[in-house]
Amino acid sequence: MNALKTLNPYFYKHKILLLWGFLFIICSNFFNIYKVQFVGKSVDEISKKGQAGFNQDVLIYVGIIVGSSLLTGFFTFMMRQTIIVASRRIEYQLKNKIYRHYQEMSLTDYKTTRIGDLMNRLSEDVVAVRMYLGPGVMYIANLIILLVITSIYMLNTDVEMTLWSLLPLPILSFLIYKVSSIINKKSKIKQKSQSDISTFVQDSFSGIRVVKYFAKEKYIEKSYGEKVIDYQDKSLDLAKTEAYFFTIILFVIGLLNVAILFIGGEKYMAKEISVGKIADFFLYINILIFPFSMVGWVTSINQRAEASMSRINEFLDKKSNIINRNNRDYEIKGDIEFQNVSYTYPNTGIQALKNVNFKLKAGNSLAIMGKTGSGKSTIALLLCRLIDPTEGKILIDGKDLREHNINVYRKYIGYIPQESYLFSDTIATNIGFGVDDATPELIEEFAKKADIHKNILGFKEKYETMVGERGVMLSGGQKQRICIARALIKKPEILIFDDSLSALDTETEENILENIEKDLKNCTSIIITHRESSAKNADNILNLSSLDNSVVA
Ligand SMILES: Nc1ncnc2c1ncn2[C@@H]1O[C@H](COP(=O)(O)OP(=O)(O)OP(=O)(O)O)[C@@H](O)[C@H]1O
Repeated sequence: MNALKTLNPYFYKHKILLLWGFLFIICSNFFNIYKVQFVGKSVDEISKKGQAGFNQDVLIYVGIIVGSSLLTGFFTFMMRQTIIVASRRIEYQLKNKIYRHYQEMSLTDYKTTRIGDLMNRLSEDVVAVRMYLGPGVMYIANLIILLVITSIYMLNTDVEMTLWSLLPLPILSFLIYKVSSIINKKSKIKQKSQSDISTFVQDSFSGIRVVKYFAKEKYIEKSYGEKVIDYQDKSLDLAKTEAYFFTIILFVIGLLNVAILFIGGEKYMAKEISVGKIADFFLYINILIFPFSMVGWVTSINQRAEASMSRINEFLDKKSNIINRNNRDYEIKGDIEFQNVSYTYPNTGIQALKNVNFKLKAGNSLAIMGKTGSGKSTIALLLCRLIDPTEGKILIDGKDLREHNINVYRKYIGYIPQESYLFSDTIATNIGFGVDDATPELIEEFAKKADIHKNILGFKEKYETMVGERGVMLSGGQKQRICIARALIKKPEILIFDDSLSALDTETEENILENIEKDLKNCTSIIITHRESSAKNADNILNLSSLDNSVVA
């Protein structure tokens, strides 16, 4: 239970709600048990007096039974409203904490963690923990309180019958625990089979052009069919085990009822107990059966929650290697200097850069050229401080980039990545993404600069056109130009084009460069490119293919 201890501060934070919850559990159980004795009294009254037994006393008993039942229902509702609500609030806070941690992770952490794993922390693992926080805590507290109250009433009625009735219940809990553990294992296997199907479907639809082009529809259909059969087998296997759950409960109920009938019958014949008291025992046992079954189920839930929480903790304990040590606010001019910068990717051990040196004054431009894999994009990542150099220093305005306030610094950076990524949202939102108060006029101004305005007017919804999965399919060049507008609208002091004109024809490229000439003059620009035409206007050229990447521009 060590990992689950990390949830204690959350419990403490919601202590008032939880305390109310426990109070409601006591009340609901009290009224649930309190009414039972009046059933027995009514039965005794009627069995003794026959028709005449339906007297005023019995009517009062019935009133008490109905009233107690209503109060039990009310307090059970309140119990859920407090404990389950607290568990939902904790789930919400935990999800936010994990998501915030995602945002703080460095790029290399993202590369070493699979997206599927990140998603699982937020969905499956948090749900498993919530099951412990909500139903787990509620059912255990409920059982303990119920057991105490019921035992007092049962012992008051008949000690021997109490012992015989309570004895098999822990065995029931153990059996249910065993079955629940098997159910958990099997549902995990079923879930995995289900996610295999989803991944396969997603993959085959994303690559539908390739599938059709190679005429591989039949092959894909066959593979899909095999996966569905596997899923069906796993689901049936799970369903068979689940069937044991209620079978065991019903079997134990049956056994206990026979035992009460047998022992109670003997005691009745020996005139030691009344029919009403036997009826009470039937009711007590039926009230206790469900919570005892839940103990087994809750134990297996708690084991799952423990495993999930330790996975979440392991992930939350991972500290990003991009640390911000500066919280001051200031302006960035845009002087850049690389001093003997080398970078090795930690996950592959590939040395992407070795001793890179260059100096660029604010307002100047530098074109970076070099063959594929020579480390051009790595320079862009270093400049955005998405990664830190393994050796050497990057100076911005004469100060080590690691000493700058990362949040301030990134406000002054405009980055157009090599792979144009747009969010599944409108074109306007995508262009205005980097600024807080992007007006339609501003968005249009920069769309014009990026030479995409005319294309946007051609779409039915214009700037409100959705892009991405649920929207229009944009060409590579259109996406690149939206990304250019998105970077320019920030009016950055340092602007980095990572091969971001590659999907454009030379005429469009020239148009854009002409449109943004003034913007480029106002900032330090770095143009990563394979084309001589894009590099020719830059003040300096750095060629990474030449001797050990060591060039001073
Ligand atoms: N995330 C990563 N993890 C591990 N190795 C990487 C990663 N990204 C790049 N590399 C490696 O680092 C080297 C430099 O890559 P980089 O993307 O900087 O080259 P590039 O010059 O921009 O290439 P291109 O012109 O093809 O875009 C390559 O050998 C590449 O395999």
